[in-house]
Amino acid sequence: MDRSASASIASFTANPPLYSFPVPSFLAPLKAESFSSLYTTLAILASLLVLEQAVYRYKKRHLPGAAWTIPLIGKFADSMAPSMEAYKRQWDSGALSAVSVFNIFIVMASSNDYARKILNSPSYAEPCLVHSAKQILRPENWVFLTGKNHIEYRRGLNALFTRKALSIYVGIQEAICRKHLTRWLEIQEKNPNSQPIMMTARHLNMETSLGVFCGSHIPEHAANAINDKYWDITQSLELVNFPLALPGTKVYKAIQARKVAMHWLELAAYKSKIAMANGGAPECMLDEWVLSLADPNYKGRKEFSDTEMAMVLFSFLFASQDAMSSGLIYGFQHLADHPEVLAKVREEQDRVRQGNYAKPLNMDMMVQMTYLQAVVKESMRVKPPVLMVPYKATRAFPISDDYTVPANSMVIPSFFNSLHDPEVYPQPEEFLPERWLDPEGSASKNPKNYLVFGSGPHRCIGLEYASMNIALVLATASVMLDWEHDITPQSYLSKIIATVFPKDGCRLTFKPRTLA
Ligand code: HEM
Repeated sequence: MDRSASASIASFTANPPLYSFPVPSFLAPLKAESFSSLYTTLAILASLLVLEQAVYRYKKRHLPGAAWTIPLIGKFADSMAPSMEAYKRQWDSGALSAVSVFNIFIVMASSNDYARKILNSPSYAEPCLVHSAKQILRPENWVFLTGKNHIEYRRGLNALFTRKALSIYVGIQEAICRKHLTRWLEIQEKNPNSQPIMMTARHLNMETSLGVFCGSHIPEHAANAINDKYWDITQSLELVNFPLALPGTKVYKAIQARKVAMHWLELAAYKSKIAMANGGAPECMLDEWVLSLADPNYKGRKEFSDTEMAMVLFSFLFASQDAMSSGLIYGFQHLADHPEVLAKVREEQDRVRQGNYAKPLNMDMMVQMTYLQAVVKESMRVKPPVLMVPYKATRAFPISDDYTVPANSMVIPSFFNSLHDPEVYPQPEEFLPERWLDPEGSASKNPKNYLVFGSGPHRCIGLEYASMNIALVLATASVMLDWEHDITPQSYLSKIIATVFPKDGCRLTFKPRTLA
Protein backbone atom coordinates (compact mmCIF):
# COMPACT_ATOMS: atom_id res chain seq x y z
CA MET A 1 0.00 0.00 0.00
CA ASP A 2 1.21 3.48 -0.79
CA ARG A 3 2.31 4.92 2.56
CA SER A 4 1.22 8.46 1.81
CA ALA A 5 -2.31 7.34 1.16
CA SER A 6 -2.69 5.92 4.61
CA ALA A 7 -0.82 8.64 6.50
CA SER A 8 -2.81 10.57 9.04
CA ILE A 9 -2.70 14.20 10.07
CA ALA A 10 -1.54 13.03 13.45
CA SER A 11 1.66 11.58 12.06
CA PHE A 12 2.72 15.15 11.17
CA THR A 13 1.94 16.62 14.57
CA ALA A 14 3.54 16.28 17.95
CA ASN A 15 0.17 16.01 19.65
CA PRO A 16 -1.75 12.78 20.07
CA PRO A 17 -4.18 12.24 17.18
CA LEU A 18 -7.66 13.63 17.64
CA TYR A 19 -8.82 12.52 14.22
CA SER A 20 -7.35 10.00 11.91
CA PHE A 21 -8.31 9.97 8.25
CA PRO A 22 -6.55 8.93 5.08
CA VAL A 23 -4.70 11.61 3.13
CA PRO A 24 -5.09 11.33 -0.65
CA SER A 25 -1.98 10.64 -2.67
CA PHE A 26 -2.02 14.02 -4.42
CA LEU A 27 -1.10 15.54 -1.09
CA ALA A 28 1.97 13.37 -0.78
CA PRO A 29 4.52 15.98 -1.87
CA LEU A 30 3.30 18.43 0.77
CA LYS A 31 5.77 19.23 3.47
CA ALA A 32 4.92 19.13 7.16
CA GLU A 33 4.50 22.96 7.34
CA SER A 34 2.14 22.89 4.38
CA PHE A 35 0.03 20.32 6.15
CA SER A 36 0.05 22.38 9.25
CA SER A 37 -1.23 25.46 7.39
CA LEU A 38 -3.77 23.30 5.55
CA TYR A 39 -4.92 21.96 8.90
CA THR A 40 -5.13 25.52 10.27
CA THR A 41 -7.11 26.69 7.24
CA LEU A 42 -9.50 23.78 7.55
CA ALA A 43 -9.86 24.40 11.26
CA ILE A 44 -10.63 28.09 10.64
CA LEU A 45 -13.14 27.20 7.94
CA ALA A 46 -14.80 24.65 10.20
CA SER A 47 -14.97 27.21 13.02
CA LEU A 48 -16.53 29.76 10.68
CA LEU A 49 -19.13 27.26 9.58
CA VAL A 50 -19.92 26.40 13.20
CA LEU A 51 -20.07 30.11 14.03
CA GLU A 52 -22.44 30.71 11.11
CA GLN A 53 -24.83 28.09 12.45
CA ALA A 54 -24.51 29.38 16.01
CA VAL A 55 -25.26 32.98 14.96
CA TYR A 56 -28.23 31.84 12.86
CA ARG A 57 -29.68 29.82 15.73
CA TYR A 58 -29.02 32.61 18.22
CA LYS A 59 -30.86 35.13 16.04
CA LYS A 60 -33.67 32.78 15.12
CA ARG A 61 -34.37 31.67 18.70
CA HIS A 62 -37.80 30.02 18.83
CA LEU A 63 -39.07 31.28 15.45
CA PRO A 64 -40.20 28.67 12.92
CA GLY A 65 -37.68 28.08 10.14
CA ALA A 66 -34.99 25.55 9.23
CA ALA A 67 -33.10 24.41 12.31
CA TRP A 68 -29.81 24.80 10.44
CA THR A 69 -28.95 27.11 7.57
CA ILE A 70 -27.27 25.81 4.41
CA PRO A 71 -23.62 26.89 4.79
CA LEU A 72 -22.78 30.21 3.10
CA ILE A 73 -25.72 30.38 0.71
CA GLY A 74 -28.67 29.65 2.99
CA LYS A 75 -31.94 29.60 1.04
CA PHE A 76 -30.34 31.24 -2.01
CA ALA A 77 -31.66 28.55 -4.37
CA ASP A 78 -35.25 29.29 -3.28
CA SER A 79 -34.77 33.02 -3.82
CA MET A 80 -33.52 32.36 -7.37
CA ALA A 81 -36.71 30.56 -8.31
CA PRO A 82 -39.41 32.03 -6.07
CA SER A 83 -42.75 30.24 -6.05
CA MET A 84 -46.07 31.01 -4.42
CA GLU A 85 -46.16 27.54 -2.92
CA ALA A 86 -42.81 28.02 -1.15
CA TYR A 87 -43.79 31.50 0.06
CA LYS A 88 -47.12 30.23 1.35
CA ARG A 89 -45.38 27.46 3.27
CA GLN A 90 -43.12 30.06 4.85
CA TRP A 91 -45.98 32.46 5.72
CA ASP A 92 -48.12 29.66 7.12
CA SER A 93 -45.28 28.37 9.27
CA GLY A 94 -45.83 31.25 11.70
CA ALA A 95 -46.80 34.91 12.05
CA LEU A 96 -43.05 35.48 12.32
CA SER A 97 -40.59 33.04 10.78
CA ALA A 98 -36.88 33.01 10.03
CA VAL A 99 -34.75 32.33 6.99
CA SER A 100 -31.20 33.14 5.98
CA VAL A 101 -29.84 33.95 2.50
CA PHE A 102 -26.11 34.55 2.04
CA ASN A 103 -25.84 35.12 5.78
CA ILE A 104 -28.45 37.86 5.66
CA PHE A 105 -30.79 36.99 8.48
CA ILE A 106 -34.40 37.54 7.43
CA VAL A 107 -37.56 37.65 9.53
CA MET A 108 -40.73 37.14 7.51
CA ALA A 109 -43.92 38.63 8.99
CA SER A 110 -47.12 37.15 7.64
CA SER A 111 -49.86 38.34 10.01
CA ASN A 112 -51.64 41.65 9.55
CA ASP A 113 -50.55 42.95 12.95
CA TYR A 114 -46.86 42.25 12.43
CA ALA A 115 -46.84 43.41 8.80
CA ARG A 116 -48.43 46.72 9.78
CA LYS A 117 -46.18 47.09 12.77
CA ILE A 118 -43.09 46.88 10.56
CA LEU A 119 -44.51 49.32 8.00
CA ASN A 120 -45.47 51.77 10.74
CA SER A 121 -42.31 51.70 12.87
CA PRO A 122 -39.93 54.03 11.02
CA SER A 123 -37.72 54.40 14.08
CA TYR A 124 -36.96 50.66 13.92
CA ALA A 125 -37.30 49.67 10.27
CA GLU A 126 -36.89 51.33 6.88
CA PRO A 127 -37.52 49.99 3.35
CA CYS A 128 -34.36 48.50 1.90
CA LEU A 129 -35.56 47.27 -1.53
CA VAL A 130 -33.55 44.63 -3.31
CA HIS A 131 -29.79 45.13 -3.50
CA SER A 132 -29.78 46.04 -7.20
CA ALA A 133 -32.32 48.86 -6.70
CA LYS A 134 -29.69 51.32 -5.44
CA GLN A 135 -27.49 50.67 -8.47
CA ILE A 136 -30.40 51.11 -10.84
CA LEU A 137 -32.18 54.08 -9.24
CA ARG A 138 -28.90 55.68 -8.10
CA PRO A 139 -28.18 55.98 -4.36
CA GLU A 140 -29.11 59.69 -4.31
CA ASN A 141 -32.68 58.96 -5.49
CA TRP A 142 -35.29 60.39 -3.11
CA VAL A 143 -36.81 56.96 -2.44
CA PHE A 144 -33.80 56.11 -0.30
CA LEU A 145 -34.37 59.08 2.03
CA THR A 146 -35.50 58.22 5.52
CA GLY A 147 -37.16 59.91 8.49
CA LYS A 148 -37.83 63.65 8.35
CA ASN A 149 -36.02 64.15 5.01
CA HIS A 150 -38.24 61.54 3.41
CA ILE A 151 -41.44 63.04 4.84
CA GLU A 152 -40.53 66.52 3.60
CA TYR A 153 -39.53 65.42 0.13
CA ARG A 154 -42.63 63.31 -0.24
CA ARG A 155 -44.88 66.15 0.91
CA GLY A 156 -43.72 68.18 -2.10
CA LEU A 157 -44.66 65.32 -4.45
CA ASN A 158 -48.20 64.97 -3.13
CA ALA A 159 -49.23 67.83 -5.44
CA LEU A 160 -48.74 65.45 -8.37
CA PHE A 161 -51.50 63.11 -7.18
CA THR A 162 -54.28 65.47 -6.09
CA ARG A 163 -57.77 65.05 -7.56
CA LYS A 164 -57.11 68.14 -9.72
CA ALA A 165 -53.88 66.67 -11.06
CA LEU A 166 -55.49 63.26 -11.67
CA SER A 167 -58.25 64.98 -13.70
CA ILE A 168 -55.64 66.26 -16.14
CA TYR A 169 -54.25 62.76 -16.61
CA VAL A 170 -57.57 61.06 -17.53
CA GLY A 171 -57.62 62.41 -21.10
CA ILE A 172 -54.02 61.32 -21.76
CA GLN A 173 -54.69 57.87 -20.32
CA GLU A 174 -57.82 57.32 -22.37
CA ALA A 175 -56.27 58.44 -25.68
CA ILE A 176 -53.28 56.11 -25.24
CA CYS A 177 -55.48 53.27 -24.08
CA ARG A 178 -57.80 53.51 -27.11
CA LYS A 179 -54.81 53.60 -29.44
CA HIS A 180 -53.34 50.42 -27.91
CA LEU A 181 -56.62 48.50 -27.77
CA THR A 182 -57.21 49.31 -31.45
CA ARG A 183 -53.73 47.93 -32.16
CA TRP A 184 -54.52 44.76 -30.16
CA LEU A 185 -57.52 44.22 -32.44
CA GLU A 186 -55.40 44.74 -35.56
CA ILE A 187 -52.81 42.24 -34.34
CA GLN A 188 -55.57 39.75 -33.59
CA GLU A 189 -57.04 40.17 -37.04
CA LYS A 190 -53.73 39.10 -38.58
CA ASN A 191 -53.32 36.14 -36.22
CA PRO A 192 -56.48 34.50 -34.88
CA ASN A 193 -54.62 32.53 -32.18
CA SER A 194 -54.65 33.58 -28.56
CA GLN A 195 -51.64 35.63 -27.47
CA PRO A 196 -50.20 36.28 -24.01
CA ILE A 197 -50.90 39.89 -23.04
CA MET A 198 -47.90 40.06 -20.74
CA MET A 199 -45.81 42.24 -23.06
CA THR A 200 -48.59 44.10 -24.85
CA ALA A 201 -50.12 45.18 -21.52
CA ARG A 202 -46.70 46.27 -20.27
CA HIS A 203 -46.24 48.37 -23.40
CA LEU A 204 -49.66 50.01 -22.93
CA ASN A 205 -48.72 50.76 -19.36
CA MET A 206 -45.34 52.21 -20.23
CA GLU A 207 -46.71 54.57 -22.83
CA THR A 208 -49.50 55.63 -20.47
CA SER A 209 -47.09 56.32 -17.62
CA LEU A 210 -44.71 58.30 -19.81
CA GLY A 211 -47.64 60.18 -21.38
CA VAL A 212 -49.05 61.06 -17.95
CA PHE A 213 -45.65 62.01 -16.54
CA CYS A 214 -44.30 63.96 -19.52
CA GLY A 215 -47.19 64.64 -21.95
CA SER A 216 -45.96 65.90 -25.31
CA HIS A 217 -42.53 66.63 -23.79
CA ILE A 218 -41.61 63.03 -24.62
CA PRO A 219 -41.93 61.76 -28.22
CA GLU A 220 -43.59 58.40 -28.96
CA HIS A 221 -40.38 56.88 -30.32
CA ALA A 222 -38.69 57.67 -26.97
CA ALA A 223 -41.49 55.90 -25.09
CA ASN A 224 -40.96 52.90 -27.38
CA ALA A 225 -37.20 52.96 -26.80
CA ILE A 226 -37.68 53.07 -23.02
CA ASN A 227 -40.25 50.29 -23.21
CA ASP A 228 -37.92 48.08 -25.27
CA LYS A 229 -35.18 48.40 -22.67
CA TYR A 230 -37.31 48.31 -19.54
CA TRP A 231 -37.61 44.53 -19.40
CA ASP A 232 -33.88 44.51 -18.50
CA ILE A 233 -34.75 46.46 -15.36
CA THR A 234 -37.54 44.10 -14.39
CA GLN A 235 -35.27 41.11 -14.80
CA SER A 236 -32.61 42.60 -12.58
CA LEU A 237 -34.90 42.85 -9.56
CA GLU A 238 -33.89 39.58 -7.97
CA LEU A 239 -33.43 39.32 -4.23
CA VAL A 240 -29.71 38.69 -4.69
CA ASN A 241 -27.69 39.63 -7.76
CA PHE A 242 -24.06 39.35 -8.81
CA PRO A 243 -22.63 42.26 -6.76
CA LEU A 244 -20.55 43.92 -9.51
CA ALA A 245 -22.34 45.54 -12.45
CA LEU A 246 -19.96 44.06 -15.01
CA PRO A 247 -20.86 44.07 -18.73
CA GLY A 248 -23.22 41.20 -19.47
CA THR A 249 -24.70 41.04 -15.98
CA LYS A 250 -28.39 41.77 -15.43
CA VAL A 251 -27.63 44.81 -13.29
CA TYR A 252 -25.32 46.23 -15.97
CA LYS A 253 -28.07 45.90 -18.57
CA ALA A 254 -30.56 47.50 -16.20
CA ILE A 255 -28.23 50.46 -15.66
CA GLN A 256 -27.99 50.94 -19.45
CA ALA A 257 -31.79 50.89 -19.60
CA ARG A 258 -31.97 53.50 -16.85
CA LYS A 259 -29.57 55.74 -18.80
CA VAL A 260 -31.86 55.64 -21.84
CA ALA A 261 -34.91 56.50 -19.70
CA MET A 262 -33.09 59.24 -17.79
CA HIS A 263 -31.94 60.91 -21.01
CA TRP A 264 -35.51 61.36 -22.21
CA LEU A 265 -36.93 62.24 -18.80
CA GLU A 266 -34.32 64.98 -18.25
CA LEU A 267 -35.11 66.42 -21.66
CA ALA A 268 -38.83 66.36 -20.82
CA ALA A 269 -38.20 68.22 -17.53
CA TYR A 270 -36.25 70.87 -19.43
CA LYS A 271 -39.03 71.29 -22.00
CA SER A 272 -41.75 71.43 -19.34
CA LYS A 273 -39.97 74.25 -17.50
CA ILE A 274 -39.76 76.25 -20.73
CA ALA A 275 -43.42 75.58 -21.63
CA MET A 276 -44.66 76.65 -18.18
CA ALA A 277 -42.39 79.71 -18.14
CA ASN A 278 -44.02 80.72 -21.44
CA GLY A 279 -47.47 80.54 -19.86
CA GLY A 280 -48.50 77.15 -21.28
CA ALA A 281 -51.44 75.25 -19.73
CA PRO A 282 -50.44 72.21 -17.64
CA GLU A 283 -50.96 69.03 -19.62
CA CYS A 284 -48.99 66.42 -17.64
CA MET A 285 -47.45 65.61 -14.26
CA LEU A 286 -44.23 67.50 -14.96
CA ASP A 287 -46.18 70.65 -15.86
CA GLU A 288 -48.24 70.32 -12.67
CA TRP A 289 -45.03 69.99 -10.68
CA VAL A 290 -43.33 72.99 -12.31
CA LEU A 291 -46.43 75.13 -11.69
CA SER A 292 -46.82 73.98 -8.08
CA LEU A 293 -43.20 75.00 -7.39
CA ALA A 294 -43.86 78.44 -8.84
CA ASP A 295 -47.00 78.96 -6.72
CA PRO A 296 -46.30 81.78 -4.21
CA ASN A 297 -48.17 79.82 -1.50
CA TYR A 298 -45.91 76.80 -1.94
CA LYS A 299 -43.79 76.41 1.17
CA GLY A 300 -41.32 73.62 0.35
CA ARG A 301 -38.13 73.52 -1.68
CA LYS A 302 -38.56 75.39 -4.98
CA GLU A 303 -35.55 74.46 -7.07
CA PHE A 304 -35.26 71.04 -8.72
CA SER A 305 -32.74 70.40 -11.47
CA ASP A 306 -33.81 68.54 -14.62
CA THR A 307 -31.88 65.52 -13.37
CA GLU A 308 -33.61 65.56 -9.98
CA MET A 309 -37.02 65.78 -11.61
CA ALA A 310 -36.10 62.98 -13.99
CA MET A 311 -34.98 60.82 -11.05
CA VAL A 312 -38.33 61.30 -9.34
CA LEU A 313 -40.20 60.33 -12.52
CA PHE A 314 -37.89 57.37 -12.94
CA SER A 315 -38.68 56.28 -9.36
CA PHE A 316 -42.39 56.40 -10.27
CA LEU A 317 -41.75 54.31 -13.36
CA PHE A 318 -39.70 51.87 -11.33
CA ALA A 319 -42.38 51.59 -8.64
CA SER A 320 -45.28 51.31 -11.04
CA GLN A 321 -44.37 49.50 -14.25
CA ASP A 322 -44.35 45.96 -12.88
CA ALA A 323 -47.04 46.41 -10.23
CA MET A 324 -49.47 48.16 -12.53
CA SER A 325 -48.90 45.62 -15.33
CA SER A 326 -49.63 42.80 -12.90
CA GLY A 327 -52.82 44.53 -11.70
CA LEU A 328 -53.96 45.15 -15.25
CA ILE A 329 -53.26 41.65 -16.55
CA TYR A 330 -55.11 40.00 -13.67
CA GLY A 331 -57.96 42.50 -14.22
CA PHE A 332 -58.36 41.18 -17.78
CA GLN A 333 -58.07 37.58 -16.62
CA HIS A 334 -60.62 37.96 -13.81
CA LEU A 335 -63.17 39.63 -16.09
CA ALA A 336 -62.71 36.99 -18.78
CA ASP A 337 -63.22 34.24 -16.20
CA HIS A 338 -66.29 35.96 -14.68
CA PRO A 339 -68.60 37.02 -17.53
CA GLU A 340 -71.33 37.84 -14.99
CA VAL A 341 -69.03 40.47 -13.48
CA LEU A 342 -68.06 41.84 -16.90
CA ALA A 343 -71.77 42.15 -17.74
CA LYS A 344 -72.27 44.32 -14.64
CA VAL A 345 -69.23 46.43 -15.53
CA ARG A 346 -70.80 47.02 -18.93
CA GLU A 347 -74.19 47.92 -17.45
CA GLU A 348 -72.43 50.54 -15.35
CA GLN A 349 -70.51 51.84 -18.39
CA ASP A 350 -73.81 52.21 -20.23
CA ARG A 351 -75.25 54.21 -17.36
CA VAL A 352 -72.23 56.46 -16.79
CA ARG A 353 -71.60 57.10 -20.48
CA GLN A 354 -75.31 57.39 -21.20
CA GLY A 355 -74.87 55.00 -24.09
CA ASN A 356 -72.33 57.23 -25.82
CA TYR A 357 -69.14 55.17 -26.01
CA ALA A 358 -67.27 57.80 -27.98
CA LYS A 359 -67.73 60.42 -25.27
CA PRO A 360 -64.33 61.17 -23.66
CA LEU A 361 -63.99 60.06 -20.07
CA ASN A 362 -63.48 62.58 -17.29
CA MET A 363 -62.86 62.42 -13.57
CA ASP A 364 -66.54 62.80 -12.64
CA MET A 365 -67.39 59.80 -14.78
CA MET A 366 -64.56 57.77 -13.24
CA VAL A 367 -65.89 58.56 -9.76
CA GLN A 368 -69.34 57.28 -10.72
CA MET A 369 -67.96 53.84 -11.70
CA THR A 370 -68.34 52.38 -8.22
CA TYR A 371 -68.85 48.79 -9.38
CA LEU A 372 -65.72 48.92 -11.52
CA GLN A 373 -63.77 50.32 -8.56
CA ALA A 374 -64.91 47.31 -6.52
CA VAL A 375 -63.76 45.02 -9.36
CA VAL A 376 -60.29 46.58 -9.40
CA LYS A 377 -60.01 46.45 -5.62
CA GLU A 378 -61.08 42.82 -5.50
CA SER A 379 -58.84 41.79 -8.39
CA MET A 380 -55.78 43.13 -6.56
CA ARG A 381 -56.93 41.57 -3.29
CA VAL A 382 -57.14 38.11 -4.84
CA LYS A 383 -53.89 38.59 -6.78
CA PRO A 384 -51.84 41.25 -5.01
CA PRO A 385 -49.24 42.55 -7.48
CA VAL A 386 -46.71 43.09 -4.67
CA LEU A 387 -46.48 40.19 -2.24
CA MET A 388 -44.11 41.79 0.23
CA VAL A 389 -41.69 44.68 0.69
CA PRO A 390 -38.22 44.15 2.15
CA TYR A 391 -37.43 46.38 5.14
CA LYS A 392 -34.29 46.49 7.26
CA ALA A 393 -34.19 46.70 11.06
CA THR A 394 -32.08 49.81 11.67
CA ARG A 395 -31.68 48.76 15.31
CA ALA A 396 -32.88 45.93 17.57
CA PHE A 397 -36.64 45.88 16.96
CA PRO A 398 -38.81 44.43 19.78
CA ILE A 399 -41.55 43.31 17.44
CA SER A 400 -43.38 41.10 19.96
CA ASP A 401 -43.30 40.35 23.68
CA ASP A 402 -41.05 37.37 23.14
CA TYR A 403 -39.01 38.23 20.07
CA THR A 404 -36.68 41.09 19.10
CA VAL A 405 -35.54 41.32 15.48
CA PRO A 406 -31.74 41.69 15.63
CA ALA A 407 -30.34 45.00 14.32
CA ASN A 408 -29.41 44.96 10.61
CA SER A 409 -31.61 41.96 9.84
CA MET A 410 -33.99 42.11 6.93
CA VAL A 411 -37.59 42.10 8.06
CA ILE A 412 -40.17 41.43 5.38
CA PRO A 413 -43.85 42.20 5.87
CA SER A 414 -45.92 40.09 3.50
CA PHE A 415 -49.39 41.09 2.40
CA PHE A 416 -50.90 37.85 1.18
CA ASN A 417 -52.27 36.49 4.45
CA SER A 418 -53.82 39.87 5.35
CA LEU A 419 -55.52 39.97 1.96
CA HIS A 420 -56.72 36.38 2.22
CA ASP A 421 -57.87 36.43 5.84
CA PRO A 422 -61.13 34.40 5.87
CA GLU A 423 -62.44 36.36 8.87
CA VAL A 424 -62.33 39.59 6.87
CA TYR A 425 -62.82 38.20 3.37
CA PRO A 426 -65.03 35.06 3.53
CA GLN A 427 -64.19 32.67 0.66
CA PRO A 428 -60.88 34.48 0.31
CA GLU A 429 -59.80 32.74 -2.91
CA GLU A 430 -63.00 33.74 -4.73
CA PHE A 431 -63.23 36.85 -6.90
CA LEU A 432 -66.29 38.57 -5.42
CA PRO A 433 -66.37 42.34 -6.15
CA GLU A 434 -69.74 42.57 -4.36
CA ARG A 435 -67.96 42.23 -1.02
CA TRP A 436 -66.80 45.84 -1.42
CA LEU A 437 -70.23 47.27 -2.16
CA ASP A 438 -71.63 46.92 1.34
CA PRO A 439 -70.19 49.72 3.50
CA GLU A 440 -71.09 47.66 6.57
CA GLY A 441 -69.48 44.46 5.24
CA SER A 442 -66.32 43.04 6.80
CA ALA A 443 -64.13 44.00 3.79
CA SER A 444 -65.10 47.69 4.02
CA LYS A 445 -64.97 47.67 7.82
CA ASN A 446 -61.39 46.38 7.95
CA PRO A 447 -59.33 48.72 5.73
CA LYS A 448 -56.22 47.85 7.73
CA ASN A 449 -56.23 44.42 6.06
CA TYR A 450 -56.06 45.90 2.57
CA LEU A 451 -52.27 46.08 2.27
CA VAL A 452 -52.08 46.04 -1.55
CA PHE A 453 -50.36 49.45 -1.41
CA GLY A 454 -48.55 48.98 1.90
CA SER A 455 -49.10 51.17 4.94
CA GLY A 456 -47.38 53.91 6.93
CA PRO A 457 -44.93 56.60 5.80
CA HIS A 458 -43.87 54.72 2.65
CA ARG A 459 -47.37 53.72 1.56
CA CYS A 460 -47.66 53.89 -2.21
CA ILE A 461 -47.82 57.52 -3.29
CA GLY A 462 -49.48 56.59 -6.59
CA LEU A 463 -52.26 54.37 -5.26
CA GLU A 464 -55.22 56.45 -6.45
CA TYR A 465 -53.66 57.04 -9.81
CA ALA A 466 -52.83 53.32 -10.13
CA SER A 467 -56.35 52.17 -9.26
CA MET A 468 -57.86 54.78 -11.55
CA ASN A 469 -55.62 53.75 -14.44
CA ILE A 470 -56.46 50.06 -14.14
CA ALA A 471 -60.15 50.97 -13.91
CA LEU A 472 -59.88 53.24 -16.95
CA VAL A 473 -58.23 50.56 -19.11
CA LEU A 474 -60.79 47.92 -18.11
CA ALA A 475 -63.65 50.39 -18.66
CA THR A 476 -62.38 51.25 -22.13
CA ALA A 477 -61.73 47.61 -22.99
CA SER A 478 -65.21 46.63 -21.82
CA VAL A 479 -66.83 49.03 -24.29
CA MET A 480 -64.44 48.42 -27.19
CA LEU A 481 -63.67 44.70 -26.99
CA ASP A 482 -64.90 41.22 -26.31
CA TRP A 483 -62.18 38.95 -25.00
CA GLU A 484 -61.84 35.30 -24.15
CA HIS A 485 -59.37 33.53 -21.90
CA ASP A 486 -57.49 30.64 -23.49
CA ILE A 487 -57.05 28.64 -20.30
CA THR A 488 -53.83 26.61 -20.13
CA PRO A 489 -52.43 24.41 -17.34
CA GLN A 490 -50.37 27.43 -16.27
CA SER A 491 -53.12 30.06 -16.23
CA TYR A 492 -53.69 29.79 -12.49
CA LEU A 493 -50.06 29.33 -11.51
CA SER A 494 -48.04 32.38 -10.57
CA LYS A 495 -44.80 33.60 -12.04
CA ILE A 496 -42.97 35.94 -9.72
CA ILE A 497 -40.75 38.48 -11.50
CA ALA A 498 -40.60 41.39 -9.09
CA THR A 499 -44.41 41.23 -9.08
CA VAL A 500 -46.88 38.42 -9.74
CA PHE A 501 -48.14 37.34 -13.18
CA PRO A 502 -50.11 34.37 -14.52
CA LYS A 503 -47.46 31.85 -15.53
CA ASP A 504 -48.69 31.65 -19.13
CA GLY A 505 -48.74 35.46 -19.49
CA CYS A 506 -52.59 35.41 -19.71
CA ARG A 507 -53.48 34.22 -23.20
CA LEU A 508 -56.47 36.08 -24.62
CA THR A 509 -58.27 36.47 -27.92
CA PHE A 510 -59.93 39.78 -28.77
CA LYS A 511 -62.80 40.81 -31.00
CA PRO A 512 -64.40 44.19 -31.57
CA ARG A 513 -67.28 44.33 -29.13
CA THR A 514 -70.59 43.17 -30.54
CA LEU A 515 -73.44 45.18 -29.11
CA ALA A 516 -76.68 43.30 -28.47
C1 HEM B 1 -51.13 48.53 -8.94
C2 HEM B 1 -50.13 49.34 -8.88
C3 HEM B 1 -49.26 49.57 -7.68
C4 HEM B 1 -49.08 48.80 -6.57
C5 HEM B 1 -49.73 47.45 -6.24
C6 HEM B 1 -48.12 49.48 -5.72
C7 HEM B 1 -47.70 49.00 -4.50
C8 HEM B 1 -46.77 49.65 -3.71
C9 HEM B 1 -46.28 49.16 -2.46
C10 HEM B 1 -46.70 47.85 -1.80
C11 HEM B 1 -45.38 50.05 -1.99
C12 HEM B 1 -44.58 49.94 -0.68
C13 HEM B 1 -45.38 50.55 0.44
C14 HEM B 1 -44.79 50.42 1.81
O1 HEM B 1 -43.57 50.24 1.98
O2 HEM B 1 -45.59 50.52 2.76
C15 HEM B 1 -45.30 51.12 -2.94
C16 HEM B 1 -44.47 52.22 -2.80
C17 HEM B 1 -44.35 53.20 -3.75
N1 HEM B 1 -45.09 53.33 -4.90
FE1 HEM B 1 -46.51 52.07 -5.56
N2 HEM B 1 -47.76 50.64 -6.33
C18 HEM B 1 -48.42 50.74 -7.53
C19 HEM B 1 -48.36 51.79 -8.43
C20 HEM B 1 -47.62 52.93 -8.27
C21 HEM B 1 -47.64 54.07 -9.16
C22 HEM B 1 -48.55 54.21 -10.36
C23 HEM B 1 -46.73 54.96 -8.68
C24 HEM B 1 -46.35 56.32 -9.20
C25 HEM B 1 -46.85 56.89 -10.24
C26 HEM B 1 -46.13 54.38 -7.50
C27 HEM B 1 -45.15 54.98 -6.75
C28 HEM B 1 -44.66 54.45 -5.56
C29 HEM B 1 -43.59 55.08 -4.81
C30 HEM B 1 -42.82 56.32 -5.20
C31 HEM B 1 -43.40 54.30 -3.66
C32 HEM B 1 -42.40 54.55 -2.54
C33 HEM B 1 -43.04 55.56 -1.60
C34 HEM B 1 -42.16 56.00 -0.47
O3 HEM B 1 -41.15 55.36 -0.19
O4 HEM B 1 -42.52 57.01 0.16
N3 HEM B 1 -46.69 53.15 -7.28
N4 HEM B 1 -46.15 50.87 -3.99
